[in-house]
Amino acid sequence: MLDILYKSIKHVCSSVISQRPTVEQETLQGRLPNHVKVVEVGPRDGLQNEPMQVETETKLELIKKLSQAGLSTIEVTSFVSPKWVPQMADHKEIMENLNLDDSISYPVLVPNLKGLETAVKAGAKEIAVFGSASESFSKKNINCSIDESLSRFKEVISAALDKGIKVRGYVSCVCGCPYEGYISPKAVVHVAKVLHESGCYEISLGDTIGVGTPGSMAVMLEEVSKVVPINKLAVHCHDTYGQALANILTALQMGVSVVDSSVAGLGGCPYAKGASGNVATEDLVYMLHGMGIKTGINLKRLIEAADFITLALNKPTNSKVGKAMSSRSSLL
Ligand SMILES: CC(C)(COP(=O)([O-])OP(=O)([O-])OC[C@H]1O[C@@H](n2cnc3c(N)ncnc32)[C@H](O)[C@@H]1OP(=O)([O-])[O-])[C@@H](O)C(=O)NCCC(=O)NCCSC(=O)C[C@@](C)(O)CC(=O)[O-]
Repeated sequence: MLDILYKSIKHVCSSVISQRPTVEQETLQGRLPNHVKVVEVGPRDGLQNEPMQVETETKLELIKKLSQAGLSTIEVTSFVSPKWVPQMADHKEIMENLNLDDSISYPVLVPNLKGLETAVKAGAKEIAVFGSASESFSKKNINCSIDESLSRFKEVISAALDKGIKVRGYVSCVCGCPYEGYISPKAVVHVAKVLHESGCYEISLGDTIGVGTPGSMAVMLEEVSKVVPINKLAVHCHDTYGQALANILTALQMGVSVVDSSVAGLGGCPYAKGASGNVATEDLVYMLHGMGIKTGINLKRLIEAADFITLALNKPTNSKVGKAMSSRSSLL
């Protein structure tokens, strides 16, 4: 009985996705991008907060499954101190054993020159530096002030660019901070501007604790897009308050076309207690495809990747779409 119900829900969902857009949808699409680049952060942001050490083999298999699902950018690990984030201590093994595909970018997080050196030796071709719009979060996360971090990042970015390594920049706490609460868009503007001027090709704006709403997201984006072109901005929405998809839609309507997400909605930041995972990649892809926006991602294979990692972690998915469509849903 459950099986029949599950099959008919799946049938309805795929026929809804494949329906031609209505006139209203076409009008809406006029203001939306035709294609969205999805940056999969599951193997890094998704797993960094897991209390039990995840096997390196499991991480590599997850990355392989995400590649097979059509993700073109997969953030695979971080070259941070293993004392600070033990889960990422196998960064070298991850980089060295990746089944590289030339059409896929595999960025890694790097906080300083030491991290850059190790990442490059291990074969990284793209890195991401990560700053914060909140002074307190900067101190907790990377043990230095915002100004100190920005001058450190300038050195890292310059050294990376000299080696032909692409650099992405993150700004955390763009809609609020776990220690300070409200964060002014001006603080976000400052960090985003410096990272962009220092050579980051893209700035990902992180709602680290998922407190943003379409209202605060729009105000913040409006200000940041005055100093960094909107086509150089990405959004990185955690879903703690259930606002992630609404915030992403707001960003898309304002011209953003790069969105970070995490398979099965895994994750959280070790330095932002209580913050849940990123928006689930499955939920994001379902929404985008439903609006006629292309991603190059195969939702069925993505759900297989989500099933694989949730089974390995022995936890349910955080994705609504995953719950509705997963073959594991009838088992949970
Ligand atoms: C930045 C540091 C290293 C400063 O940490 P520190 O303690 O101030 O650094 P230090 O220079 O004094 O070094 C202390 C020790 O760390 C070592 N060390 C130093 N650097 C490295 C390195 N790169 N790789 C490996 N080891 C390193 C260094 O060698 C030394 O080792 P010891 O002599 O004690 O044996 C530390 O605070 C750190 O690693 N922080 C990382 C925190 C982190 O990874 N947070 C999560 C990612 S951010 C995030 O999730 C938000 C985001 C991006 O997703 C967006 C959003 O949602 O908002």
